[in-house]
Amino acid sequence: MPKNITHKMNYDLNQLGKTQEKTSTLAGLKKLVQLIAHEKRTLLLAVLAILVNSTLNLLGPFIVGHTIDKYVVHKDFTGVLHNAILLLCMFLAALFTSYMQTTLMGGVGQRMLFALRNSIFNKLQQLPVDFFNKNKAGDLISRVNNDTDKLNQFFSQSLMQFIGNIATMVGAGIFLLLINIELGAAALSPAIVILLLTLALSPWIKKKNALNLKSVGGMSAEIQESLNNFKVIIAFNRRDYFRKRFEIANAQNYKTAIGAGLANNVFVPVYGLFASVAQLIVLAFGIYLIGTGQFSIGLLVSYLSYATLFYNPLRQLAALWTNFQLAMAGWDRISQILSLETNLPQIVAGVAEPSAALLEFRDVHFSYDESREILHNISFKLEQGKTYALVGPTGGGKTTTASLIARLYDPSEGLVLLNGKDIRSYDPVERSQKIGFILQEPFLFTGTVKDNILYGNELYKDYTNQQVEQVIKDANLGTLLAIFENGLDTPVLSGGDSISLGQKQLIAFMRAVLRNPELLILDEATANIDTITEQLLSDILNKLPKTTTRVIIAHRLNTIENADEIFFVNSGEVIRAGSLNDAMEMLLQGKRTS
Ligand SMILES: Nc1ncnc2c1ncn2[C@@H]1O[C@H](COP(=O)(O)OP(=O)(O)OP(=O)(O)O)[C@@H](O)[C@H]1O
Repeated sequence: MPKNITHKMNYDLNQLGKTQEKTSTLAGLKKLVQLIAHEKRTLLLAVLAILVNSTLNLLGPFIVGHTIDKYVVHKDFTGVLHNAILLLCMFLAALFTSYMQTTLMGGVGQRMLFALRNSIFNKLQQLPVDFFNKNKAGDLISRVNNDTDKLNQFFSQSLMQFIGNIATMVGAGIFLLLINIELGAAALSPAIVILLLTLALSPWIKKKNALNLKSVGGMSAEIQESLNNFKVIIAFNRRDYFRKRFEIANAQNYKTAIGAGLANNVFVPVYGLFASVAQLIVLAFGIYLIGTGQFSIGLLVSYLSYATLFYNPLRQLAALWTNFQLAMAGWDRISQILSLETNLPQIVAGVAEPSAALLEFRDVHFSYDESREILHNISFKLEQGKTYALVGPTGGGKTTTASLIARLYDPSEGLVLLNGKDIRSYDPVERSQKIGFILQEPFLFTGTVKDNILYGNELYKDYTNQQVEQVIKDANLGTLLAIFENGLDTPVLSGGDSISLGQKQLIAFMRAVLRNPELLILDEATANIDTITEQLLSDILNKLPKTTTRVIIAHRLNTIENADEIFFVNSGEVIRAGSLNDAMEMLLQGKRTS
């Protein structure tokens, strides 16, 4: 049989960020615009509004110049009044178009934000445990919240201003060149220097912004870690340690924020300077042209306004460029998540082997990372209806073995078969129905005991309390439910301590048993439960349907007395221990016997 080797996927986002190829500005812009490309109608309307706005702004100076030369010089005040009213109407229309594009693009930005956050969250839901092992929740939260908002700001504020400013600049540039080509060329020459400077410095600006976003993510991760572990921090009086760590993360953020701020604003004064230089050129050259009779005062006034209309947007473009770089840096961090695929895909089902075993490990090797193999060439079979125990020293590989049984990970090499079929060919819903896993640290959601017991249970999800209580009684779980003061309505807080760890394990136990799995794995599921309740659990386990296979991981050997078979798991090997005494002997010796 060919060896079945799974290639590991790198899920460490920070490492991915380092190796990621640099995207060019144009490619980046294309990618960003694709995010809103489906809103063609709104975008078209917004572009139209902004173009009308720019045209109206561009016509203003022309009318002013014309009014001076035609009416002011000849003291025709009716003409001045007419043009003044015309200008007022134009400015009002410009105000309306500007308002329209802001509203339209605000909507586009918010819708994009909504859709993007949904897709990131959906992607996070699809990714395997390995991904969450390698990335800190705080950093992920920062990507979902903070980085997406950078994109929203770009779309709702900057993109249309960008287009409007470019249109105004192009229009003003054309007017400047049309009125007098030499004066126009002189007035525009400082702009070329600025553009070249901007292009040359933009990779540096993007890098500074990316560093800043990364440190915001790092700080968020730091906060999350200390909030998660606040009890340990207080118990061990390690407040200083965490305060220091936070100070370092905060200082890093401060440093990168200053760097980004400098990069983002370095252009602002330069733009101002160049705009003033252009005005000076126009003024000096224009006065000279008036002196030689080639220019009128009205034209010079228009000309100065066009020069302002050209340089003001250019100055704003500096700020918009920054927003764009920020959005690109944010998008890079978001697309790192979106480009990931689960390394646990469903494969096409082969023909099931006729097998007596419910589950089989065949030549399984496994490693969490390249550095160390945790399971070496493991083969065993679990038969239907039997009880198996996994025992062994701490860190021996019991939880890892159980995680592979439940397909939280795939073997690096070898096969896991469920009912004679590659476990990878099962639909996740079907697999999770067949295999119940009570984790070492049960995770509960904020809600009630009932919400938590019925989590992921389609069968009873619409049942009333009474019906659920009956189902619980029928499954011999009534005595466990009685332990909770307010029964099914007892409140549960996910992170807090409204209930004890033992009680959490009981809820996780009821949750798993009610799903009626074919294979039930209990990983240290009774470690925090008193002996009497433990006996209760043991009775319940014995009363499970005859066909249910049980895999029990336990340090306390009395909990596995009734096991049909005991496996000793140590140093990456899984060996049949024979009797309970043999297992005890192996544990005491801390080494394996064959
Ligand atoms: N997510 C992980 N990434 C890298 N190494 C891991 C990870 N989880 C476990 N390991 C390593 O794999 C080995 C086996 O761990 P495992 O949790 O399977 O042991 P165990 O027998 O269940 O221990 P315990 O009795 O303490 O629960 C240990 O050396 C551990 O350090």
